[in-house]
Amino acid sequence: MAPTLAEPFADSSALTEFVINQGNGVKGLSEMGLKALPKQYIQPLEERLSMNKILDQEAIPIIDMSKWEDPQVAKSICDAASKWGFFQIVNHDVPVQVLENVKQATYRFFGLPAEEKNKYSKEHSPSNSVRFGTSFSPQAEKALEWKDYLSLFYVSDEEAFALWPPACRDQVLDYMKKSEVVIKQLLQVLMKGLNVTEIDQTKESLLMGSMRTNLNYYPICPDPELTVGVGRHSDVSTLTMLLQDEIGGLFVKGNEGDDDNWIHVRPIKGSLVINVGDALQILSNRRYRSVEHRVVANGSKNRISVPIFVNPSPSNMIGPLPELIASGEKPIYKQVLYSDYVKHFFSKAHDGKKTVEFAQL
Ligand SMILES: COc1cc(/C=C/C(=O)SCCNC(=O)CCNC(=O)[C@H](O)C(C)(C)COP(=O)(O)OP(=O)(O)OC[C@H]2O[C@@H](n3cnc4c(N)ncnc43)[C@H](O)[C@@H]2OP(=O)(O)O)ccc1O
Ligand SMILES: O=C(O)CCC(=O)C(=O)O
Ligand SMILES: [Fe+2]
Repeated sequence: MAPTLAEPFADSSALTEFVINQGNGVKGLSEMGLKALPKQYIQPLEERLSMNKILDQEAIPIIDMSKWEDPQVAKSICDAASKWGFFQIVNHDVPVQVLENVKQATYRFFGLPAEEKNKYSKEHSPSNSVRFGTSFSPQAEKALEWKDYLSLFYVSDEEAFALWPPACRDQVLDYMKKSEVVIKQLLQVLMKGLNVTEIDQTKESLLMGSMRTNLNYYPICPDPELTVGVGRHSDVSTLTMLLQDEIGGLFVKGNEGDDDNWIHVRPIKGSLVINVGDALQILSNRRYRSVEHRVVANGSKNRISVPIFVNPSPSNMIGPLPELIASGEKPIYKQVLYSDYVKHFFSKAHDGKKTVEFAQL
């Protein structure tokens, strides 16, 4: 039976049934026209972003990629990855039309009826490579997050044609393939910054042996101050390339000591946001830093974003690169199996940079 507006989700099992089991997601909740946020989404005070923690005058670096081989540009990329862990790129080689197409495809997928989207949920999906879900890790979270997502792990074109939703498949594949060129440019520069000049097959597998693209949908929220779109976390990728729309709402932790200050990632048309993930922090022995970020909920507009997580292969062991250790650096991390690292990340609620402790010596 459909929940009523008067007493929509007094007990949690009704909410779980509607949002998770029936595949309505938070988009379904938003479209019911709820006047108040269900209690399951109310985050503890310390997890909400208050205005006094926002640094209005700061911005993450914006880097023009048209001359990416220029030593000055290369230096800006390496400096940004060391100091901020985040930067935006403009004049890159991913065509604007490819970005527009993937945004439209995201709206098309989330616009499907719940029964259609639910065919890709953890319970119903024909493969672990395709997963429609909501929040981050609902079983592990004390308070849920106001976000639905579709996660697509790339294995091969054949598998994608057979298993990915036709509503977005071709556009995501195109976005992934066009982005690969830019990802390789960035990784080449970042490796050179560590005095690693050759990216052989083993290195390529470590740096970009697997890719996962998520389509994120953050619907209008009845009480955005009480909840989060995505809680504080760092990505477990090598690098993440994120396409966001014009709405805004992504915040990155400032780089001034331990202060709890946050910087808005201002949407710039045609730009892509790049961030260092935990895998690159570990491989670079913390020369490059994965930085905490979070997304706020919005009371008046739907928002989408499309991150491509560029990762090691699940079967790779990751640890500080041998070149760094050979040059005399003391290793900060041990060798861990990358798929164990990712499983550890998915088994806990978002908790800032806690995941990296899994690899700490
Ligand atoms: C969703 O909201 C998010 C997501 C993020 C993501 C940030 C990233 O950096 S994603 C990049 C992660 N790297 C990779 O995917 C590459 C390596 N992949 C692997 O090693 C494997 O594919 C695997 C992810 C470990 C899954 O292996 P598999 O053998 O299929 O294991 P399972 O038993 O199916 O899954 C283990 C555990 O993880 C949960 N899970 C799996 N995939 C996802 C997914 N795409 N999204 C969410 N959760 C996932 C799965 O439910 C299992 O948990 P159980 O409780 O069911 O045991 C950042 C911020 C966000 O808000
Ligand atoms: O939606 C965004 O802007 C960021 C999402 C994010 O951090 C993630 O999916 O890992
Ligand atoms: Fe993230």
